[in-house]
Amino acid sequence: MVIEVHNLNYSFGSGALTQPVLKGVNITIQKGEIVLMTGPSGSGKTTLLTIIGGLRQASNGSVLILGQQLVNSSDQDKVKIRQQTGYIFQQHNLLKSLSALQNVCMTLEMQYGLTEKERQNRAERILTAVGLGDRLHHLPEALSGGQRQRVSIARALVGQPKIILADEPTASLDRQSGHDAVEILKQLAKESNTTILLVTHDYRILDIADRVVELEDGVVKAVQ
Ligand SMILES: Nc1ncnc2c1ncn2[C@@H]1O[C@H](COP(=O)(O)OP(=O)(O)OP(=O)(O)O)[C@@H](O)[C@H]1O
Repeated sequence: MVIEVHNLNYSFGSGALTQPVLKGVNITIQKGEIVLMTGPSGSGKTTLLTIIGGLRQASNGSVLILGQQLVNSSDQDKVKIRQQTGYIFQQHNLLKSLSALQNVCMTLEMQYGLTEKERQNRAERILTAVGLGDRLHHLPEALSGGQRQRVSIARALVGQPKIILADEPTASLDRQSGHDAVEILKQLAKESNTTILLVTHDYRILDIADRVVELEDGVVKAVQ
């Protein structure tokens, strides 16, 4: 299993203001599986995603990611998981002053001992794979919303992560661009056997999933 969460509880606040959000969450996801998570607004989807991605500390239950226990883990353990994870957010979070190619290359500067030429080649290859081979040197503002989100997909994939965590990646896109973007993501993830956990309200993309789950009342329920 790539992701194994057992009996995870998580609350915000303390004392009288404690707000329990996750109430005994269980979810297991296999290598190469694409799981979509839906659920009402405020049900804790983003909170769960950030715990699984080593971006938020859980102190209760068990969160095994790639065999690494993240509950009460050290910062170093969380960094190890982050290095093997690609993140895609609702807002693409691209740097405005950098080209598509430079935005994707940046991820590799932080993670690998590659030469600049190697970084560029890898980034070019992945941008071409997402259909942006002719937009390498465009700034984000010169790209459409769908193209920007494809740059962020390329950025998430370029480091060859074992896991992709995506939070509402199609929320700012029209139907066709949203579907195209996640279809490309699925295709590239399947080629490299990458596991995807994707949070969405967008029922139009449920068909890309191997499995759909719902987070409701603080627990995960199977949908199909
Ligand atoms: N940093 C925080 N401090 C306090 N409460 C928070 C914090 N982040 C989230 N919450 C609360 O926790 C609950 C779950 O939030 P979360 O963002 O995980 O939900 P979500 O299911 O992703 O919602 P949405 O679908 O609207 O994005 C909400 O009630 C929210 O107000």
